[in-house]
Amino acid sequence: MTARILDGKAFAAKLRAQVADAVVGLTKRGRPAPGLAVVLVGDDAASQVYVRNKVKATEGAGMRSIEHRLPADTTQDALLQLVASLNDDPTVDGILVQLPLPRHLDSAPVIAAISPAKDVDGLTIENVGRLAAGLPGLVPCTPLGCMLLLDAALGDLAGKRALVIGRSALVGRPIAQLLTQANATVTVAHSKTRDLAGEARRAEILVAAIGQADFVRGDWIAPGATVIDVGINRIVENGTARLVGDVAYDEALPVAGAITPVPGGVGPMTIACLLANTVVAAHRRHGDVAPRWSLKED
Ligand SMILES: Nc1nc(=O)c2c([nH]1)NC[C@@H]1CN(c3ccc(C(=O)N[C@@H](CCC(=O)O)C(=O)O)cc3)C=[N+]21
Repeated sequence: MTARILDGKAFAAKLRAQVADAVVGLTKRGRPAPGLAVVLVGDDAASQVYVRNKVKATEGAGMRSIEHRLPADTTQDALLQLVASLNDDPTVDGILVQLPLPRHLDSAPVIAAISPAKDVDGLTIENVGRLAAGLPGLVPCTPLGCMLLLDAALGDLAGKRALVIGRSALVGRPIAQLLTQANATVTVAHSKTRDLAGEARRAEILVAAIGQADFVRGDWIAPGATVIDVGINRIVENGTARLVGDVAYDEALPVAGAITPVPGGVGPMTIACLLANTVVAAHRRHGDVAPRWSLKED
């Protein structure tokens, strides 16, 4: 047996097409094209690449991209002022502050300053609380992308045993919330978990969000399990750099039922979900009913 490869690039293209349709729908009703503001502080090379990809995808979906590149020595006050001005800007529907920030800046107050209605990363306390309470809000992009992939791969998740490895605020925790909401039976594992391999072997759905290359081995995976690899790790092998996930992909492939590759899995979905969240935020701001996304075969 060999796993079905969940082609995140193709699924992301499908989602971006749905987003573009929704943008057309908005403009037909006389609404402005949704605007996404991305704030990048400093000159981290990897962040530059993400931001460039985001800008391209945003414009490709018929939306407006607003880019703010600030020098590495930007002050906390200047950043807070920029966020305040984006909150007040009626042409801005979504605000993303690229993380991590340079070390001299404190991200918590910056995130707290983002208007929850424009918080397309779903990181404000308001949106975190809404997700925990099962209320409508804005959901972090990577978790949303994982759920859309799982929905496309498996359909109904009710009663399925899911293991999430990792409990970060941006990924692990919100994925666990969403899986719980979808009626899966959810376990959250982390660095203190005993017998992680044993936990993994029981899982019909395995979400790896650890941040360590090839951490999950092939013999940890239950035959036929659906594996979502959230990790994006840059490794250097024989002098050449490449991206690998948190799952030992070649080992997992003959065991799993379905698996996301890295690159080309969750990463492209994250960016497509950022656009999707911006369109949802725009609909709500205008009092329109927000679209629902589905990547299931029709
Ligand atoms: N506030 C905030 N929200 C984020 O969502 C956020 C962030 N800050 N800071 C940085 C990380 C990283 N991130 C990625 C998104 C897509 C790819 C992606 O599409 N990767 C491609 C590979 C790209 C390449 O080749 O370098 C792939 O997996 O196929 C990667 C990384 C979002 N992040």
